[in-house]
Amino acid sequence: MSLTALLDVPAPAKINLFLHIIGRRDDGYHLLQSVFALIDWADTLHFERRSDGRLQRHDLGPALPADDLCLRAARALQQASGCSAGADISIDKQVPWGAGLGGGSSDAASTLLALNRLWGLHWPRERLAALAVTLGADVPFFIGGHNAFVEGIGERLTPIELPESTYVVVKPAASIATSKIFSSPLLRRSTKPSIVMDFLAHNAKRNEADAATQNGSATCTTGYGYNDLQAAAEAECPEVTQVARWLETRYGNSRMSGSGSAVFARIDMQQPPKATAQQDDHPAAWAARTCRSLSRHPLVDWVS
Ligand SMILES: C[C@](O)(CO)[C@H](O)COP(=O)(O)OP(=O)(O)OC[C@H]1O[C@@H](n2ccc(N)nc2=O)[C@H](O)[C@@H]1O
Ligand SMILES: Nc1ncnc2c1ncn2[C@@H]1O[C@H](COP(=O)(O)OP(=O)(O)OP(=O)(O)O)[C@@H](O)[C@H]1O
Repeated sequence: MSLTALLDVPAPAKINLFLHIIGRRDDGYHLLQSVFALIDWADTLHFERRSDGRLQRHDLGPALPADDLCLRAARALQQASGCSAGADISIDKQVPWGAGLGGGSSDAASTLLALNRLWGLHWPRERLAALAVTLGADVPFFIGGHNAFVEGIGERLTPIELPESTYVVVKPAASIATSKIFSSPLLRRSTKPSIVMDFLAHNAKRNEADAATQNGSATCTTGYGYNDLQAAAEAECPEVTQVARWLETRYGNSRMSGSGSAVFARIDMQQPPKATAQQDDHPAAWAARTCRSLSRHPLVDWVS
């Protein structure tokens, strides 16, 4: 049987619509409750099969760390499967890192999904997800393929449907290391656990409100819950506060994603922003982008 020798795959980013810390494991990892939503800001990864077993990365954009998450994912899959093939991996990096947008985690997940196909391994989703969590807490979500209510350290996923939304996502110049925020004394670590039904009921109310107003101009300003990492991130990185204020002035709402430094606002396409400032009225070093929500990961059907 001949195998595909070349593959191009997307690796979309996520935002955390809310992020609660409800406890801590003995190994120091925090127990979360969050809703992860896929957005259409994505890297593109190209894979070419090699028969000599070597794994070689080529950066098409900014240089990645020597031992980046793609190579770590590829190596982990090669070792766990005993596969003798290798790959040339080229990365067109578009999603900023150190942003809380899960870009590196998504690259790792797309690498596992692509090499599973390129190497003809036929691993099922559950087996890939078990390997994924060894690479990072966010990686299993991208293997899962659906927007999700997320628990545990990030590996317990309940797929949910989210309304179609548009977000402005802004990453300031500064990046944030996730581990620094999780070790901050300012971290809120004891939010009361909620259940997925609370979030779904909130969303249902929002949809009713949207449908009830003419031209759908009701706006969900604050959304559900909080990001328990935001106060610690703002103390660490004042630019997070600046971005949040900039978004609130224009769109009436803002929330940090993950451990920052990116902040997003949900925008109502029917209603013009509150301020008339041009969208590019921000420091040139900020990366700002209007993003659409994705209902599914583009590679969701690649595994069963
Ligand atoms: C904050 C989130 O972005 C939410 O989406 C993620 O939970 C972070 O996931 P990630 O970047 O894949 O994180 P990892 O690479 O696994 O962990 C980085 C560091 O963050 C801390 N960490 C991460 C996830 C978690 N649930 N508890 C933690 O305490 C740990 O100190 C860990 O050493
Ligand atoms: N392929 C990659 N793309 C981006 N960052 C990578 C990659 N491989 C390793 N990294 C390292 O991992 C760190 C975290 O990257 P990533 O983009 O996942 O973080 P993030 O945007 O903070 O998202 P999150 O914390 O939600 O996972 C970066 O600071 C970078 O040094």
